[in-house]
Amino acid sequence: MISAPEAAPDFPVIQVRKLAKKFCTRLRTSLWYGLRDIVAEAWPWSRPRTASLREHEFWSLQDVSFELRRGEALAIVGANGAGKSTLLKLLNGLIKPDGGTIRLRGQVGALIELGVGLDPVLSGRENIFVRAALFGFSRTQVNPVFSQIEEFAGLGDAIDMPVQFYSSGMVARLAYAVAIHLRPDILLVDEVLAVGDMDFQRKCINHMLAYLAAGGSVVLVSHNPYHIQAVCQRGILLEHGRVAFAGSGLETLDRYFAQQHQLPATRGTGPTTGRPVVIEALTMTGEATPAVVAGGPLRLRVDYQAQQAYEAVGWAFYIWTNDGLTCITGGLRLEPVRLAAGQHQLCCTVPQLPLTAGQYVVKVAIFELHSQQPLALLGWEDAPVPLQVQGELTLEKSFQTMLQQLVTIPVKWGDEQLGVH
Ligand SMILES: Nc1ncnc2c1ncn2[C@@H]1O[C@H](COP(=O)(O)OP(=O)(O)OP(=O)(O)O)[C@@H](O)[C@H]1O
Repeated sequence: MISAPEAAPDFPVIQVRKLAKKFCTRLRTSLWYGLRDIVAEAWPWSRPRTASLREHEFWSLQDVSFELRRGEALAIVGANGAGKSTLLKLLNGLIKPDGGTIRLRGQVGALIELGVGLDPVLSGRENIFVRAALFGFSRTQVNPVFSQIEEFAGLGDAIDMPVQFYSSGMVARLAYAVAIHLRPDILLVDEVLAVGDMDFQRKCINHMLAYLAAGGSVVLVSHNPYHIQAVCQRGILLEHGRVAFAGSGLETLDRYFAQQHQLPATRGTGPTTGRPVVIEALTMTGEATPAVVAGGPLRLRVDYQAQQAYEAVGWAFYIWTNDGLTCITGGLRLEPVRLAAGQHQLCCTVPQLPLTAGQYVVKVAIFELHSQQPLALLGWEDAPVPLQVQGELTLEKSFQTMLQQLVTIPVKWGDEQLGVH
């Protein structure tokens, strides 16, 4: 790397105040408005163009404010079309705001639109020197770090091939490697990692963690909860161009998943209808505090309403990754339980929750033991319940996060028989 940004006093490197951007849905009208705006701007006494919408215009971003300091990473999450890329383009100066202000301190490295800033006719090698020159680095300055850039990109012989023949993953590799070696104080990353393979994604996440520790700042747009969880302490959720939530990275993910699953971001959910037994709520708490702590106890309580009694039921809970794609662990009770008619509860405790700090979701099933038929389900046909596991970010934990480890298994170190510790 040419050099990591120097750690500096604790002042915001990004200050965004009441940022607004509007777009036009019609290309011709948009060009016409653009022309009128340029002319209007030339007249010092003309009215500012920003306050209202003209025909066919809409707000892509409105009233967006936040700050970011050195060593901090901010996740920008939100549904498709929420305004995330627009925000990054405004931060990078690719487009002009229609309202509000942006103050940036330091050099910005941006990976926004794949391939932007790379010349397709030139080889990867030539592009590295051209990009570096644009950032004010001479050939002699780049030469000593060229091998690092080449190694990070991991393109092999393709480094001498024209960039137009690169796959999207190869373009991402080259763009990321060049951007991070040009000494940015602020790194803007928009979904670039999504096109990279797993090896590259892991490399980038590890790089971002080291870069943050060295005082750099990251703004990350991603739909990948693990990337956000691993890198971002802070987050904002955009909804129709407005900040719907701002908080820690995990809280923001919680809100985002709640929004995506359309359920309230609390522990509890609506009933499963159309079944003889209805799960009315699932509550999860630790013993000392309402928060569930990594390695600590987890108490689950299922409130159900049964139309009739059942003599032998089983029940199970399952903890999934927060994208709802992979089941991590759970508990299955196969000894018969009597389910009384009316409103009652099923409870259990996990004495030591083996999950690391992070965001998960929980699904529950109550089923008839004899027929194995489900009597009530929660989180399968409807939205699963979010579970936030908290934990101290000790050196060991942060290393675990870096590895994106989800589960901690109890280990007895050493071999007693051999007397090795
Ligand atoms: N140049 C443009 N002209 C007109 N509309 C635009 C332009 N760029 C973005 N938009 C619109 O602004 C809104 C926000 O788009 P943006 O690309 O910022 O969303 P996003 O949150 O990044 O979405 P995604 O998750 O799909 O990448 C969308 O309605 C989009 O159609």
